[in-house]
This record gives sequence, structure tokens and C-alpha cells, in this order.
Amino acid sequence: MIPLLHDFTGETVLVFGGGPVGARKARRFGAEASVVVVSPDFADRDFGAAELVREAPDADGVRTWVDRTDPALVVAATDDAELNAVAETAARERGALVNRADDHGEQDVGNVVVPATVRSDPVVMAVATGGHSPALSKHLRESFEDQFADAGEMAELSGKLREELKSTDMTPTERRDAVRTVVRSDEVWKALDSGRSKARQVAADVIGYQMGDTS
Ligand SMILES: C[C@@]1(CC(=O)O)C2=NC(=C\c3[nH]c(c(CCC(=O)O)c3CC(=O)O)Cc3[nH]c(c(CC(=O)O)c3CCC(=O)O)/C=C3\N/C(=C\2)[C@@H](CCC(=O)O)[C@]3(C)CC(=O)O)/[C@H]1CCC(=O)O
Ligand SMILES: NC(=O)c1ccc[n+]([C@@H]2O[C@H](COP(=O)([O-])OP(=O)(O)OC[C@H]3O[C@@H](n4cnc5c(N)ncnc54)[C@H](O)[C@@H]3O)[C@@H](O)[C@H]2O)c1
Repeated sequence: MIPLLHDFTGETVLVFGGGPVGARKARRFGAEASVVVVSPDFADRDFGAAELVREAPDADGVRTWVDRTDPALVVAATDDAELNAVAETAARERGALVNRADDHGEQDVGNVVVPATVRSDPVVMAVATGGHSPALSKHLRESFEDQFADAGEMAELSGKLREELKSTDMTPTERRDAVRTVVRSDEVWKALDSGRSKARQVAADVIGYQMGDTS
């Protein structure tokens, strides 16, 4: 399986199953999409801003919900494997992506897997284990979290610097080396803790660049 990033803004994600797993997926996708969760009952968990529909659909009901909501993604997270299989087929017939929460490893062709995710916007890192050990995905995500705290700031700083350097007489190779030097510099990473303008100064210093006043 090959990881890709998908923008769910303006899309609907339809979740079947209101257990802890349905709740986790609802929170995850609710950060971007409108989420509808269909289930006869709901665990005492945070479902984010999802719309909760109290219903126990049969196979026809599942297809009706898929038609009605026209989702970009269907998450099959009930404890009923047969029903999850119906949701999978219905999603596929409508051209939607499908995530089977009760399946592992190499899911059926076209299915998507939800990775453990570390985020420091705009930077994102995703971990998966080919379904072998979701617990390991979670552990690795937790162990990267501290290290990732300033990654978003670093991305913004080095991105701006890259733009600025484009208007100098540096060659593309020199520019690439300069940006690489900045993102690898312990001094710049440390300076990120002291604020953006300090980090910008340190970044300019480590590559010997004369800053204009664009802050
Ligand atoms: C990463 C994460 C994302 C998320 O869901 O948000 C995620 N599972 C997480 C946690 C977790 N899941 C499970 C445990 C208990 C410990 C354990 O069994 O390991 C824990 C840990 C815990 O709860 O502490 C049990 C489990 N998971 C699946 C099955 C079905 C099966 O294996 O057949 C079963 C057995 C159910 C049973 O026994 O009945 C299936 C999938 N789970 C996946 C993702 C996909 C593969 C990702 C990969 O390749 O690693 C995949 C294939 C499908 C999917 O869901 O997309 C999230 C951590 C989020 C975070 O905190 O960062
Ligand atoms: N992907 C993962 O991370 C992960 C982790 C643990 C378990 N699982 C798997 O995912 C499934 C869900 O996990 P859980 O812990 O949330 O289970 P759960 O049993 O707590 O919740 C299942 C939910 O599905 C609902 N449901 C039952 N019939 C339904 C229907 N016809 N339509 C809609 N909803 C229906 C139930 O009422 C319940 O709310 C488990 O069966 C397990 O196989 C996946």
C-alpha cells in the first residue's frame, strides 16, 4: 500500500458503527469532512461534530445511506462482519473510498487504511504496519510526537526562506544546499523555541545570507 494525502474539505464521510472505533474515525475525519455516523447505539465517546443517526440498517438500509449521503469515504466499523462487507460493496458501487476497520493487512484492492498520524501543521507524518500491529503504529506515533513539536514552524521558516532565495542570484543547487543546511541545523531547531524572527536570523546566519526586511 502506498500512502497518499487526501483533502476531505467539503466531502462527507459516512461511518457505520458507533463504538470506540467509529468514534475515533469520526473525530479523525471530522477535522475536515462532514461526518455522519449511523448506529443503533453510541459509545460514551467524543464523536466530534459528527451527525449521529440512531438506526440499525440492514443491507438495503446501508445502501440507502450510501446513496443519500454520497460520501467520499465509507468507514465500516460495526461489530458485524457481514454488514461491514455490505458497506464495502455499496461504497465501491458508488465510487467511494472504503475503510474496513475489522480487516487487516493487505485489505481488498482499493480499500484504504487509516494510519497513526503525527501532526504539526503543515507537517504530517503517518505510520502504518501493513495491519500487523496497530498498537505499534500508535506507539511509534507517540514516540515521534515530542520530536515533531516544532516541525510545522520549521516548514514555514524554510519554505519562506526558499522563496526569498529564489529572488537572489543563487543557483538552484546552492539554494537546495542552503535549505538543506537550515533544516538540518541544530541551532535553527533550538532557535525555533525562541520565536520566529530569532529563528529566521539564525537560519540566515548558518547559510551566510543577508536578510531583507520581509518579516
Ligand atoms: C493506527 C490506528 C488509526 C486509527 O484507527 O485512527 C489504527 N488502529 C489504531 C489502534 C488500534 N487498533 C487496534 C488496537 C488494539 C491493539 C492491536 O490489536 O494492535 C489499537 C491500539 C489501541 O487501541 O491502543 C486493533 C485493531 N485494528 C485493526 C483491527 C482489525 C484486524 O486486525 O483485523 C484490530 C483488531 C480488532 C480485534 O482484535 O478484534 C485494523 C486496523 N487498524 C488500523 C489503524 C489499520 C491498520 C494500521 C496499521 O497498519 O498499523 C487497520 C487495518 C484498518 C483501519 O482501521 O484503518 C489506531 C491508532 C491511532 C493512534 O492512537 O495513533
Ligand atoms: N481499526 C481499529 O483500530 C480497530 C480497533 C479495535 C477493533 N476493531 C474492529 O472494529 C470493529 C468495531 O470496533 P469497536 O471497538 O468500535 O466495536 P463495538 O462492538 O464497541 O462497536 C460496534 C458498533 O457497531 C454498531 N452496530 C451494530 N450493528 C450495526 C448496524 N447494523 N449498523 C450500524 N452500526 C451497527 C454497534 O451498535 C456498536 O455501536 C470491531 O468489531 C473490531 O473488529 C478495529
